[in-house]
Amino acid sequence: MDSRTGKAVRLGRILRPETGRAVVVAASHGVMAGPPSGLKTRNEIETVFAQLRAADGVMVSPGMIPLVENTFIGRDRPGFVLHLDWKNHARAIYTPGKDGRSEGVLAQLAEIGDVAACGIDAVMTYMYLGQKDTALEQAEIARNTRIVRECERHGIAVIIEPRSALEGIDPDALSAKVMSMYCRIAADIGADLVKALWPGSVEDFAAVTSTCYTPVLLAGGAGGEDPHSTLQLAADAMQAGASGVMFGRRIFRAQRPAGVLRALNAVVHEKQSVEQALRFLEQ
Ligand SMILES: O=C(CO)COP(=O)(O)O
Repeated sequence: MDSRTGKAVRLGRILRPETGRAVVVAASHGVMAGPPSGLKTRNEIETVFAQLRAADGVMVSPGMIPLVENTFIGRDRPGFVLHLDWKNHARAIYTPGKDGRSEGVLAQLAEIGDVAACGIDAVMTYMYLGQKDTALEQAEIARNTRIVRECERHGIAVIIEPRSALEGIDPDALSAKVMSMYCRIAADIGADLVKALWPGSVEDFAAVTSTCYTPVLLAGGAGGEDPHSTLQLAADAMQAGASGVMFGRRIFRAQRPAGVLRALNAVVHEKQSVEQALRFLEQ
């Protein structure tokens, strides 16, 4: 039995075979930052998740699984993505300005064998690079490599999001040069998908996607109040050669997540313009 088949089956539940693209919803923010606005209560979680049927994937934390498992059971359901690691991001929230950055201290939240048994299609892991302490950087490479090799054995897909430990400190942390290097490292370690932050322009993101042979999904960042800017960001990412988006707050904080999702599908899969897609927000 070849576990590559398992990986192809699972990856095919996320990247739509017809387009090779994906719109994934990230909903696991609580594990890093506490209750996220839009998903604070059980009621909010249930209300938002009931609107995510049209997503190609939805990312949750391990503890959320019993609460939302129905999202993933049945035909034509979103791919099941697990946020595999905690990172020391909460410090950045409760001590803003006091060296409150997430310099890449991470802990793995589940074993890959258990992930496979749970029916999960893909795991997402951060990969922090650029720490002053080279032991931390080395540990991050070793941790991500271990996850990728274990997922290969179990036929689970892996999404790596490379991040700079110098975000917010070094203005170059999100530059095309640094992002291209980090995304390519993620691909060369063996990620199936790379999730990347927006480096600031279509041109810079094109430099990232064109040098990363693994499909790149754009991460969203804060937002959600203005669906037009969400659609424009997705359109810019597609123009730059992305294979889709992996947005969280821009979807679950929206007034009607289902409408934003439908409109994002129009931009990402149907190549519709932002103006054309805007009509889906009303439907
Ligand atoms: O995947 C994500 C967080 O892990 C993306 O979330 P945001 O779009 O809210 O930044």
